[in-house]
Amino acid sequence: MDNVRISRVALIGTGFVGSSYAFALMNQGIAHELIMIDLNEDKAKGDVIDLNHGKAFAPSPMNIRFGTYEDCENVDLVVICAGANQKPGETRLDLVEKNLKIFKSIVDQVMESGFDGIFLVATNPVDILSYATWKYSKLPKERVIGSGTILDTARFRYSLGEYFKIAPTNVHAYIIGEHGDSELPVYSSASLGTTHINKIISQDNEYNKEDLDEIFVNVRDAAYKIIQSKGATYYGIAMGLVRITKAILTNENSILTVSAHLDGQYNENDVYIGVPAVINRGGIRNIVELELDSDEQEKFSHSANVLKNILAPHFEEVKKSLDD
Ligand SMILES: NC(=O)C1=CN([C@@H]2O[C@H](COP(=O)(O)OP(=O)(O)OC[C@H]3O[C@@H](n4cnc5c(N)ncnc54)[C@H](O)[C@@H]3O)[C@@H](O)[C@H]2O)C=CC1
Ligand SMILES: CC(=O)C(=O)O
Repeated sequence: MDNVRISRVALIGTGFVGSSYAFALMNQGIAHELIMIDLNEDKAKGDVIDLNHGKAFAPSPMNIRFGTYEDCENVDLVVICAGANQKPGETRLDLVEKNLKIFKSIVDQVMESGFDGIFLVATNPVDILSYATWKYSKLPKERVIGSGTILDTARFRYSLGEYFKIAPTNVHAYIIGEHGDSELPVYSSASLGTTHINKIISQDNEYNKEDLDEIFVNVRDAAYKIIQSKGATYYGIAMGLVRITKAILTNENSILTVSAHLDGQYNENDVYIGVPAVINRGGIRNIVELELDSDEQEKFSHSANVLKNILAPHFEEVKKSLDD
């Protein structure tokens, strides 16, 4: 008797990011079914055919098909990558008006299907749209997750790994805050294996704080460079979204930096923002509270305020929390 739980994912938005996610998901053999939905039906249908042609070489069978919002009723996870992306010179926050409108229509249609699973949001500005998805869907906050700073953290771990000549898998360091210009690195708890990075810097002349500052700036501004050179970024975020998908569908209890709703944690309230959180089959099990130093705490609060000021004109509750 096969008692394997069937896992179904619906992907909304099969552009650069969405189709890269589908490809990475198929290659990692994590889900049993992937339903692809897009306003541009031809694009989604073409992707389904193309992906299916690679199935003979996939590690395990995944049913991939075109779908509509009605198909969201029985899925475990809805991943949203739909909406406008940045043009060269635009910030993520510049996309807010356009993508909020698109999200109202998408989330309403998903909820009308009877969906009762987990949302994973990638569209930018991801912290704002995760908050909007939570409000529009009325699902518990644990079941609305934004990709947050998972990509920034991956870029950071890769760059630190190159600098210290250590595999990124052994670099333990987070980027937190807005997925955007006000994000910050958390050096106070960063380590290579179990050795604190600040200790390495103070003991080894080969490494210094100025280089670390430069590494962070390059991480923060990486998307601008990539967009300038090839128009969009998609492989890194696709891997990050699949990582979160795996943590959810296989009930991992893994710590990943995602956009989560803060409620009294880190001295901030009523905002979705990038923080480390334990992810499992229920979504966000809990947020991991970091012991930030005073400089990090100040930068984190600033980042939360940047997001709240963008949210406030659209969401009454946030407006009130700013007035208090
Ligand atoms: N969170 C992160 O770390 C990252 C987020 N992004 C964001 O992901 C989003 C998607 O980027 P790309 O894939 O490059 O854009 P894209 O333009 O290639 O794809 C967007 C897709 O959304 C579809 N779409 C638009 N409105 C829709 C609607 N109402 N219903 C269903 N589908 C709709 C379009 O037809 C298109 O296929 C952007 O907001 C981008 O900024 C991109 C990279 C990293
Ligand atoms: C586009 C974007 O958000 C990124 O690559 O970080």
